[in-house]
Amino acid sequence: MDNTNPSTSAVASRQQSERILKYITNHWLSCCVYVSARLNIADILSDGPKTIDELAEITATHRPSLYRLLRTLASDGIFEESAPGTFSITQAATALRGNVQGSLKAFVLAELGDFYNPWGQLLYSVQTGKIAFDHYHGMNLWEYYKTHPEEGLNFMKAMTDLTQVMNQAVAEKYDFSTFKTLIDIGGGNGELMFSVLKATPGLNGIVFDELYVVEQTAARIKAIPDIAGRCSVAAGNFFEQVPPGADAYMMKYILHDWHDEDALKILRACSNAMKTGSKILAIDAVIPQGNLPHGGKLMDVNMLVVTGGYERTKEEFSSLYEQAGLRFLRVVDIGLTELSIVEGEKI
Ligand SMILES: C[S@@+](CC[C@H](N)C(=O)[O-])C[C@H]1O[C@@H](n2cnc3c(N)ncnc32)[C@H](O)[C@@H]1O
Repeated sequence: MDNTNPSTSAVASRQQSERILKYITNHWLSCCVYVSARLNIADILSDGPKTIDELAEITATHRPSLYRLLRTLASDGIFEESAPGTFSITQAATALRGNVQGSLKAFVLAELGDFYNPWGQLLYSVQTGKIAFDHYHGMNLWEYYKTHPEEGLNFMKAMTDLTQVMNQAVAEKYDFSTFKTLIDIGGGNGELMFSVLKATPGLNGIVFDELYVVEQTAARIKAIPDIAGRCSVAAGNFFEQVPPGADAYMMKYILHDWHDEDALKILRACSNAMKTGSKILAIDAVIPQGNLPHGGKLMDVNMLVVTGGYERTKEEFSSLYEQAGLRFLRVVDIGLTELSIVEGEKI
C-alpha cells in the first residue's frame, strides 16, 4: 500500500515539473538574450537610458515587438524599464556590451547564433554519432569560419573574452620558466601566449594558427611593446606540420575539437617536431568518473554537436599521448572552471 501523504507527493511532483519547465523557459530566455546582443542593445544603453521609440529607430526594429522583448529581459534583471517605456542597462547586462572587461557578447553571438541551428539537430548527432553542425551547414566549423570570416573573427574574440581569466591562471599555475621557446598550437588571437610571456621574462613564443587568424594576431603583437620582441606568428595546418624544435608545445581547447583519429594527427605532428624531453601541454577539461557535476560534461555535448570532438578522461589523454610517441606525465589543476593542463613529454 502507498502510504505517501497526497499533499507531499503533489508538492514533489510540482517541484519536478518546475525543474523541467525551467529548461524550457531558459531556452526561450537565451533566444531573447541572443537577439538583444545582435541588436547591440547593451552597447546602445551604455551611455544612458533610451525610450522604446529611440531604441526601435536605432535598431530598425518593430517597436511593439522590441518592447515585448525588452520587457521580458527586464523581468529577469537583464535591462530595466526605469520609467514607463524607457530602458536602462543593468549590472547583469554589462557582459553583453562589446568592448568591456569580461564581455561575453561575442560568445553569445557564436554559441546562440552560429551554433543555434546545429543544437536543434542534437537528436541527429545522438542517433548517428555524426556532427550536427556539418549536417546543418554542409561544411565543418573551420571551413564555415574560413568562408565566413566575420563570424570567424567573432569566434576568435569569443574565445579570447571567455578565457581571459583562464589564461592568467595557466600562466600562474604552471612553471614556464624552464623553457626558452614555447609554441601555442591553434593559438588564435594569441591571448594565452601573451599572458604566459608577460608572466615569464626571457621566454620566446610563437603563435601557430591558420593564415587568416595569425594575420590579426601579428597586428595585436605589435601593439604590446613588452612582448613584441619575443613573440612571432607562424601559419599552417596543424594536421600536417608545426614549427620544429621548441621546448614546449601548448594547445588550449584544441584536442577537444577533434575525435581521436584527428587528435592523434595533431599530436603526431607535434611529436615529429619535438626534441626528446620537449613538453606537450594540452589545456582542456579532464572529465571525472561518475555523476560528479563538471563543466566539461555539458561542453562535451557542445563538442558532439559543433565539432565532433569530445572532452576526455585522464586515461583517454594518456592513451592518446602514448599512441603519438609521447609520455603522459600528470594533470595540473589550474584551480578554475573545468580546465586542466595535461602534461606529457617527447620520449
Ligand atoms: C577552439 S579555438 C582555440 C583557440 C585558442 N587556443 C584559445 O583557447 O582561445 C581552435 C583554434 O584552432 C585553429 N585551427 C583549426 N583548424 C586548424 C588547422 N587545421 N591548423 C591550424 N589551426 C587550426 C582555429 O583557427 C582556432 O584558432
